Amino acid sequence: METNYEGIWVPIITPFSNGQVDHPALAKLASHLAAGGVAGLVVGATTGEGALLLPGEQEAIFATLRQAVPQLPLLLGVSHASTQLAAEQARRLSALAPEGFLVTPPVYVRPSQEGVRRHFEVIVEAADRPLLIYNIPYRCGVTVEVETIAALARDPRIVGIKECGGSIERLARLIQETPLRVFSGEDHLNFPALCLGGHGTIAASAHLRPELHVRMFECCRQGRLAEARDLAAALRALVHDLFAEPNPAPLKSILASQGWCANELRLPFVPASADLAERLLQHWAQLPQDD
Ligand SMILES: O=C(O)C1=N[C@H](C(=O)O)C[C@H](O)C1
Repeated sequence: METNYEGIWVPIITPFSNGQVDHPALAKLASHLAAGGVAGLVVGATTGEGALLLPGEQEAIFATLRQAVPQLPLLLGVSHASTQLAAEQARRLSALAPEGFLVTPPVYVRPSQEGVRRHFEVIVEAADRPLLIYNIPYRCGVTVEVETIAALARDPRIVGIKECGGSIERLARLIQETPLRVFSGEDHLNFPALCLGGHGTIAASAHLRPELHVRMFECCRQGRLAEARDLAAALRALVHDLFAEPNPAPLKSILASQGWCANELRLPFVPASADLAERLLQHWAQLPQDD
């Protein structure tokens, strides 16, 4: 499969039913996202509750998605405190032939930038497949600095970054100073990131009305900025409230209300509050209707 690392990618949720992965719901949701024009899926990242999956579940989810949406490239999330365990996970998952990996820096242990760089070097060697760096300091406790990213980008297997640093300045530097495909992972910064020349987004919010996100991406690409800005404005309140409580709880509540999955998360995630769930439905009802 020829993979263009660009466009709107979705870090797909993991639907659960009575504690087990709900594979039929997963396949149905993935087909719906594909029909909405998304460019690819990420399996077992933050939104997919990747940190909470049990041994073998990420592989099973991958198999279901490969069968349901064979036309879509799939990235696998990898995240550990230990370089050794992350590399073992990447080596094992590599046998599934994913189009790539989305890898966080080591979580919790807060190493130096040299330690962060060596973590990615060991993992890309083990995976020997395209790798995107997942910079998400508020979840990992460590930032991958731009200089570290530029050094890693010398390896041709390191193809991109999903940036959740929350800074326009950093997004601009990554786009201008590295050869990487730069994806916005901060949903409220997706539009500015695309205006700066970002290559796409990996956005939990694109589960909902994916075609609006795809249209916003295409408008930015084609220089139809007024139209893109209107779409970003229409999505703003919903995107904001999807992160008013820890992702993916708000997202699962709205997906559940539409019948895509049960409103079930794995602890320590808990379902969204009733107030927020109600607000999300109001935002949803105000999205632009289909043409
Ligand atoms: O799972 C992801 O990938 C994303 N995670 C972010 C988070 O919740 O930390 C949000 C982003 O939309 C995608």
